[in-house]
Amino acid sequence: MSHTPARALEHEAIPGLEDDEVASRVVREELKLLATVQAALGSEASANTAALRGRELDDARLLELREDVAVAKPEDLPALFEQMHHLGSLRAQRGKGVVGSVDPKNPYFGHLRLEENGKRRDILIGGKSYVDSNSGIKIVDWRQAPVSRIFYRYREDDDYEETLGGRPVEGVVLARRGVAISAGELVRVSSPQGTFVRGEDGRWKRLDAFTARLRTEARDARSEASGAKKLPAHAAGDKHLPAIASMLDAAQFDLITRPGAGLIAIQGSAGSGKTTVGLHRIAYLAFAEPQRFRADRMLVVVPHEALMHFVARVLPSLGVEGVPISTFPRFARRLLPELFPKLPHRLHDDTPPVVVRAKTHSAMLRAIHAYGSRLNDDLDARVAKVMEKWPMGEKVVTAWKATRPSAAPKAGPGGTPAPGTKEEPVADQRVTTFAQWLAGKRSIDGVGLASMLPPVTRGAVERLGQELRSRARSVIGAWDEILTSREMLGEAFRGQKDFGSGQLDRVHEWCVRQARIRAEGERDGELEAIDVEDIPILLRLWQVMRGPLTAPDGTPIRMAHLFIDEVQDHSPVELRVLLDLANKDRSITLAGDSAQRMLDDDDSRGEFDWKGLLAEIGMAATTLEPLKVSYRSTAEITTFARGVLGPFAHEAEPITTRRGPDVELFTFASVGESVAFLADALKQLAQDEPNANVALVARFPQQADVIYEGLERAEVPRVRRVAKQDFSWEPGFDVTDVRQTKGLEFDEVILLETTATTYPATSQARHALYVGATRAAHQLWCIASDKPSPVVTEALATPPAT
Ligand SMILES: Nc1ncnc2c1ncn2[C@@H]1O[C@H](COP(=O)(O)OP(=O)(O)OP(=O)(O)O)[C@@H](O)[C@H]1O
Repeated sequence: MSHTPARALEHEAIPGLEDDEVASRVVREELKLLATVQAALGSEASANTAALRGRELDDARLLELREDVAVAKPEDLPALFEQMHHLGSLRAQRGKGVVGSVDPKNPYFGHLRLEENGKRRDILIGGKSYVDSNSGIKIVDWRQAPVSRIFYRYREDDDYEETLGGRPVEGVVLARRGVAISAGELVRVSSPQGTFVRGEDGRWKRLDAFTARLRTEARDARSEASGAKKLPAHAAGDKHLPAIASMLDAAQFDLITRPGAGLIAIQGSAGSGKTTVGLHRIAYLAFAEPQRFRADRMLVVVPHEALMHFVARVLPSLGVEGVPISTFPRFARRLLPELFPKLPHRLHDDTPPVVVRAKTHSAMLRAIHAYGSRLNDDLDARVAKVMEKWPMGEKVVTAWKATRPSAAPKAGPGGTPAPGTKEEPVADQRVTTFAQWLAGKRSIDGVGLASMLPPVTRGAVERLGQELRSRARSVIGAWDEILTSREMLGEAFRGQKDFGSGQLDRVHEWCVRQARIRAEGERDGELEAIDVEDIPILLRLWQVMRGPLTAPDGTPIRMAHLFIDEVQDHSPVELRVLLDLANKDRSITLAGDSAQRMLDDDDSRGEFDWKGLLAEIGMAATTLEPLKVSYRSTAEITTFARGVLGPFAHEAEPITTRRGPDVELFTFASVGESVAFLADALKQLAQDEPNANVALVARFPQQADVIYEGLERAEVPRVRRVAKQDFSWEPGFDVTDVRQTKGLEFDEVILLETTATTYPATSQARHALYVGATRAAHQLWCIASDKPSPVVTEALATPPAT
């Protein structure tokens, strides 16, 4: 690293800024300051070497002394202790001069020039503290040093009053700048006078003002640009979907007005109006056939609570009141206590990821359906066995078999018809028919009523009836049996490339242990609990063995219409449970986007595909042409998002309706630096546009925590940490993680920590980044406190389609 002496910079022209006096002054001052710091750190580094060498010698001598003490005579001890004490304080003294771990290549990211009582002083803000009184340099740690508060809380020219180290101080902020130093070179200065960056060729330039500034867009301007009518007045300043019936395009209208019966699947890239279409379809059906599509006989299922509240406000604005809206977990947990009163209420919070993957895998749905078919076979075998001893038995067996018309099954997907569908009736219904005969409520042709059987046979048949009944109804028993049988699991997962036998062993082990704890009540302090992923499995088993789910008041749930949004995030088991809530007309709307499927990094399940899913769940659907117009986001954001997906991009390039500011990437050398930059930008926005509501979206919640704490310290007004989709939609800044934002939209989005480590070029990271980026309607920033993700830099290199 070569340093330019500070004095040499005094009058030097700054290449590229020759005609910009203000910029030259600011950049020159910062270059000079950096040169001074580097010179000090350089000489300090050699002093450090000497100090460290001295410490090593002290340490060796101290060790020797300790050994001497161990064998010394009592009268020699005081002198030895004295020497040890002396050496100890010498050593501590040497330590004080050590630079510590300030990185000379990136020593600080902020610069404050303060004036207190007529005296000026420069304070630098960095990741580590460093003080050198000879050269007057002071670097303070952004997280701890009280003085860093001034950097985060005040702006240039502000008067400040703070209590620092217990004493009140007051003064004026003469200069307040953010700087980026990369590999020892100053590459950017942000100041109230402008943002100046150094290009690869060493020349500086002033950035256009807006690129480093967040701007909101008047929402009405958006629809004007798309050539559509203005948004209705009630939508202005409101983050909720407006009633856009007057703007729907032909493809959307066609989907909305399809005949009520049958399942339709709406596909389309992010922001193409899938949710809008699904909700308008509900409104259309309610209007077209009010008797059949009564509000309380329809159900909307969305991925999380924020979207629930959002839909709850949109539907009434479309003229439909009272449609139940839920998430899968919310819906399922309401039913559970009635259906399974003995099931533990506690949910595990430490379910191993491999178990989560297995329980949400399509193979689990196969396992359940295979169980249902086998149960029917077993019941057949039992009835045949008991009846073979009895002369009229054959007729009973024939009658019993007729309760299962698919004894020679029509091959469904995967060769097995799913129990609960027309081909395979549920076991409990068959047993009920049998029980009715036993109870004398119906007769079997050629056999008559069961009361006509000889007493011995009747006893055997009654015992059989009880046995069949308990087997056909024991859903919890079936659930245990499937998950604790290594053989059944192996059979269901056979041929699954994304699931090895070692992984299956781990799943089996966990399930056996949990079943044991449930049987024993407690084991080694562990209490009985179920995995949240067990809930859909139990509900699907119920449907397969016992028929329709029942509401808490005991009535079977049979919906006239179902709208399931963000289908790609439901497991096949969950989806199948939901689909079987529909009545025989199966009037269902599914909406989803394969590019928005969120998987964990270690989940190698591969890409979501509609055809595969519909085959897996054993339903035929009308899949229509994907929606092609990207209404939510500007051309700049849409192009960037498409670039982010790379090889996973949608086949058709979305059509965009308007332009906006460029997507920007800001790179910093530390989190502290990025927080300082963000705090400035957000404070400015809060001042310019008090109604702005910006989402700051990290990939992982822990990253959101760090940034949130930094922004709070910096006293950014109305900054909120949203961890449970509890968006308030109030003006302010919501710091959150990408999972919370599914299906939502914000005018401005700042993607946090878009670094190479957080977003490597994997499919999981690409999908997560796509979801985050497409939440933005108007402006999108990417912030990286380290090497930026190649996914981002490559996507930025693509110019937007005009
Ligand atoms: N025909 C249209 N004209 C104008 N704006 C529209 C139209 N259709 C939808 N929009 C707007 O586009 C935005 C995105 O719509 P919506 O949320 O329904 O999309 P989506 O496909 O469900 O998105 P995601 O996949 O991200 O959940 C909304 O602001 C909506 O009001």
